[in-house]
Amino acid sequence: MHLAAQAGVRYAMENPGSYVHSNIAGFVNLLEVCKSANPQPAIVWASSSSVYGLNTKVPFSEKDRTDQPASLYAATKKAGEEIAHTYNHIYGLSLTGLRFFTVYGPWGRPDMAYFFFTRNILKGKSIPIFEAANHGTVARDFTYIDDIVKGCLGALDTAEKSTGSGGKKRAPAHLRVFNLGNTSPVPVSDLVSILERLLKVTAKRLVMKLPRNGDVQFTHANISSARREFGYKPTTDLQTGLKKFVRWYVSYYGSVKKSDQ
Ligand SMILES: O=C(O)[C@H]1O[C@H](OP(=O)(O)OP(=O)(O)OC[C@H]2O[C@@H](n3ccc(=O)[nH]c3=O)[C@H](O)[C@@H]2O)[C@H](O)[C@@H](O)[C@H]1O
Repeated sequence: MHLAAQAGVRYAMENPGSYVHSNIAGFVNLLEVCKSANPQPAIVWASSSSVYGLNTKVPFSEKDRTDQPASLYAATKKAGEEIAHTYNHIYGLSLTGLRFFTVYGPWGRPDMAYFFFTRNILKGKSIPIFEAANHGTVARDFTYIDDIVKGCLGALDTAEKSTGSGGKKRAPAHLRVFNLGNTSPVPVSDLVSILERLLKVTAKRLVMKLPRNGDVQFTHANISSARREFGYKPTTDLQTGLKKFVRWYVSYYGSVKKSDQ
């Protein structure tokens, strides 16, 4: 299971090299080691919903086009999918890419909106909420970590063995890609309302135009492929998942003051 990456859509504008280093060069390094291993492992790795980019057909299906990435992050994840194809084709490596949809929950990434919104609401700081042109809603198919873990296990359990040995392909091997989302997009402003209720604090909302830095307006996963292949079925709605996140956040940081750290 390969989950290491430079994640984050907006940070790619600040540090593009780190995306190339981790998501392309790092992935190739890993595949080079795997292709020569004996036996070769089967690999399940993290792609991203961001590969759908400017695709407007919803919900996003694995068959939809992914040739219009809106950020360098998305472009490096899409590159990873093409690189996976090459190593599968030449060396017989079994490869499964999982397109994660805005994963959240306890022990999550502090750079993600739900996480720093929580921190800023508790500190009384304002939070920037993006909206699209003509006051258009920005929404995400937020997916709870426990559902993602179940999806990862399903992908691992159903991955067929790699077929190569000694760096040579012996037979065709698995090459798969699955959406792992929640299938119910929620507007970012609703996410903030849920946090306000859970934290019992009114947020200082700063509504601003969606910056032109790689964000897309909307994500929505079609998960029928993962459901068919390994019974993937998310069960946590945003309200329930954020409740668990907030409980963790408060117990981890202890107090508002400590959350400054
Ligand atoms: O599914 C993915 O493939 C990606 O999911 C995640 O990207 P995003 O969906 O962009 O999550 P995140 O930054 O939490 O912003 C959430 C929402 O808040 C909005 N947002 C964000 C920041 C802000 O200041 N204001 C705001 O409204 C913003 O417009 C957005 O609508 C992962 O970070 C990424 O690594 C990748 O895995």
